[in-house]
Amino acid sequence: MDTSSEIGVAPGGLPLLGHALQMLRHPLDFLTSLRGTGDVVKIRLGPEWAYLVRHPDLVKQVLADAYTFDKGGIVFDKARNILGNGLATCPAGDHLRQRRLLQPAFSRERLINYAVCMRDAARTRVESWHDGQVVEVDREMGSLALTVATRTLFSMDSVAESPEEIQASIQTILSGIYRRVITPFEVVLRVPTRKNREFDQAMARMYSVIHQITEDYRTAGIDRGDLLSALLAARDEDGTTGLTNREIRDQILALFLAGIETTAAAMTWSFHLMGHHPEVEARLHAEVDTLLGDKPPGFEDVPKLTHAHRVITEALRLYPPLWLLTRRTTAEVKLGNHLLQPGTAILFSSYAMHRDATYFEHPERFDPDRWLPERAKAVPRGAMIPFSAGKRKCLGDTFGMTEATIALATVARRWRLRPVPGKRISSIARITLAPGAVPMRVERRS
Ligand code: HEM
Repeated sequence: MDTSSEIGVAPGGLPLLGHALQMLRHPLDFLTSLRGTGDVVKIRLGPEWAYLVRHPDLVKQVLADAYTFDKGGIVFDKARNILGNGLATCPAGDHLRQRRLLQPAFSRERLINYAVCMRDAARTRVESWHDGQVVEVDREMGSLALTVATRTLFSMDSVAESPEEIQASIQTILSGIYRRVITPFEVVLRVPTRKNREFDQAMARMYSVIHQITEDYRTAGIDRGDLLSALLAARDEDGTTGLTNREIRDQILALFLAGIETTAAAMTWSFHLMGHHPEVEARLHAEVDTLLGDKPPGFEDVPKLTHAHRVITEALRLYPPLWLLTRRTTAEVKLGNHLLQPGTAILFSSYAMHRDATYFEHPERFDPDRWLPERAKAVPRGAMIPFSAGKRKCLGDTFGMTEATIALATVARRWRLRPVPGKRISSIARITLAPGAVPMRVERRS
C-alpha cells in the first residue's frame, strides 16, 4: 500500500462548525464523497479535527491495537457519558475483565437455547400475517429483534411497560445519541426542547426497567438460562466478586443498544434487497425447501443455510448497521507514515469502505454470490468489517447472524415479500444505519 500520500483535508468546512453540518445532515454522501482525498482525511467537527482512516490496512492497524487506539473519539467519548461503562463503550483498561465476564453468556450452549427463542418468536410473528397484507417490515423486524433480545437477555414478566413502549424508548435513545455525539456544543442539548425532554424520559424509563428486572432476579436467585442470569452468575478470577447493579445496568443497556437495532436493520435490509431481486429470493425459497422441508429452522440448520448467510452478509456490506466508528489515540503513534499525537480523534466508516470500487467490484450492486468462497477471496482482508475486528469485535456476531438466518428462513418457508410499487426507501444514518419505513406485501407461497 502507498501510505506516502499527504493527509487529505475534507473540502467545504464552515467557520466554527467545520464539517459538523455535513455529518449531521448527509453523512453517508459526505463520507463517500471523500474518495480520492487520501488514505487518511482530516475532518473538522466544531473545535476538533478528526482523522478519517480510509484504507483497510490502516483501519486494520487501528483495530489491532485496542490500547493505543482506544474507545473514544466523537462517538465513544460522549456515548460513555450517556450510556455508562458497558462492554461496548468501556476503555481498553476495563475491557478484558468485562469481556471475560460477558463471554459465557454467548457460549455455544447458551446460543442453542437462544435459537429456540429466535425460532419461536419468528414463527409467532409470521403466523400473524395474512395473504395480501402490507406489513411494515422495519417495524416487524424491530419488534422481532426486541422480542428476541428481551426473551434471551431476561424475562420481562415483572415489567409494567409494554414491548412497544420499550422499543419506542430504545429508538428515541438511539436517534438522540447520534445528535448528542455530533453536536459540537453541549449547551444545545441542555435546552429543554421536545427532543431533549423525550431523550431524558426514555433514558429514565430504561434505567427503571432494568433496575426492576435486576432486583427481581437477585431476589429469585435462580438461573433461568438467559443472559441476565449469566451476568449475575459471572465472577472475577478471584471467584467471589461479580458485577454490581450499576455495572449490570450499563451492560444491559449496551447490549440492548448494540444488539437490537443492528440485527433488525440487517434483517430489514435483507428483505428489502430481496424484494428488488426476486431471483435471489427464489433461491432462498429453494434452499429452505430442500434443507428444511416442513421442519422449522434450528441452531443446527444455520451453517447449512449458506445462501441465506450470503444474502445477510451482502446486506451488511451495503448497509452496515454500525457505519461509523471512532477511537482516540492514547499515545504518540505512526499510522502508515503519519505521526499522530496522543488524544487524536480517529474515525472510520465501514459504509464508505464497503462501497469503494477499489475493494469491491460493482460496489453498488446487490450480489450475494460475491460471498461464494472462490469469489470472496478477491476481497482484501480488512475491507469488509460489519462486525469490526480485533479485540473489540462484536461479541454478538454469531447471535445476530443466527437470529437473522432463522428469521429469513422462517419467512421464506411461507411467504414471498414484494415491495410496494412507487415507495422509495431511505436510509437514516443515526448511531445505526436504519431503514426508514419499508412496507412490503406478503404473498403466501403455494
Ligand atoms: C447484525 C447485527 C450486528 C452488527 C452488524 C453488529 C456490529 C458491531 C460492531 C461493528 C461492533 C464493534 C464496535 C467497535 O469496534 O467500536 C460491535 C460490538 C459489540 N456488539 Fe455487535 N453487532 C450486531 C449484533 C449484536 C448483538 C445481537 C449483540 C448482543 C446481543 C451485540 C453485542 C455487541 C457488544 C457487546 C459489542 C462490544 C464488544 C467489545 O467491545 O468487546 N451485537 N457490534
